[in-house]
Amino acid sequence: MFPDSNNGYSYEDCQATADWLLAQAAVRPQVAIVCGSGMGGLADTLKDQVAFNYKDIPNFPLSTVPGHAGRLVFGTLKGRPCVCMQGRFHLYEGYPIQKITKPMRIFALLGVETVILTNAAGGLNQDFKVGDIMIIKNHINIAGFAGNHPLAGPNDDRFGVRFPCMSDAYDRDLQQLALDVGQELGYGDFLRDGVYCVVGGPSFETIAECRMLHKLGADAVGMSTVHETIVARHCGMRVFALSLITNKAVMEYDSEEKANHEEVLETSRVRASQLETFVSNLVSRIKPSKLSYS
Ligand SMILES: O=P(O)(O)O[C@@H]1C[C@H](O)[C@@H](CO)O1
Ligand code: HPA
Repeated sequence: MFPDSNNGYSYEDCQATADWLLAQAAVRPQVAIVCGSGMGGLADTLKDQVAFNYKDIPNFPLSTVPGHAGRLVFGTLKGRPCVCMQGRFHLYEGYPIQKITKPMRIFALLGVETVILTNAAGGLNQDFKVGDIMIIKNHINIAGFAGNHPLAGPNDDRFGVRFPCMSDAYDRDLQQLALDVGQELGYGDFLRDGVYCVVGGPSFETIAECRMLHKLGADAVGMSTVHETIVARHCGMRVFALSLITNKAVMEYDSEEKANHEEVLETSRVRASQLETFVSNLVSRIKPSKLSYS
């Protein structure tokens, strides 16, 4: 029924890659961080780094997008053992959906408890400004409605259940903690929360599509994160995710504005150091045990 859906993504395949990494790196990460477009500088803030190019990791995909370096970095962030993806994979790169999410399963097998996902996104909410940081409180998985879903195919119960619940996809305690951390840092003026909608890309959305997504309840639109969240939750990790609003989605037919990747990377560059401070302070406040916070 699902002829090729387990090729290279089985439990044993993920375990083999995890074992390889565990043999190379002394750090045993509790937190995994995925860097969005232009946000790879987050990985550079890790101390005592051991880094691997994706091309050297057995059965790991390769990054093909500008602003996604393609390195897996182990190290500590404010003393907390972490692993950081300096570059993620997107559906539009042509990878099967199971491949772009495979790192989440590898992280679970490394012992990671919490995943922090970051992304660049277009702002649909008219109150949002370029440069805002949106804490993701929920998502809309349009492709998933049509069956393009990272958990389609045979289910391996060693990862998780066949029908995982997604009403608690984004950990509420971590959202509150992030709000507190943001306020303490004085980021309140550009800290928001909202709903992220994933689209396939790589073309940016039409004006009609942006209007539709906004009407459906999305505050921001992007091309990643949701698939990773679903797989991370399926295998029992907590998820915190944020969008950097790198551009305003074009919603008016007489607008001359055009979404483009250069603007995305430029906004990421401008907010880079604040994002790094935000994420590292957040990580420092996540206690190793699954249930407690400082
Ligand atoms: O990896 P993220 O979601 O940050 O990347 C976004 C979506 C596209 O890959 C790219 C468009 O500029 O940025
Ligand atoms: O406007 C956007 N649309 C989709 N993905 C994006 N990633 C950054 N900005 C956007």
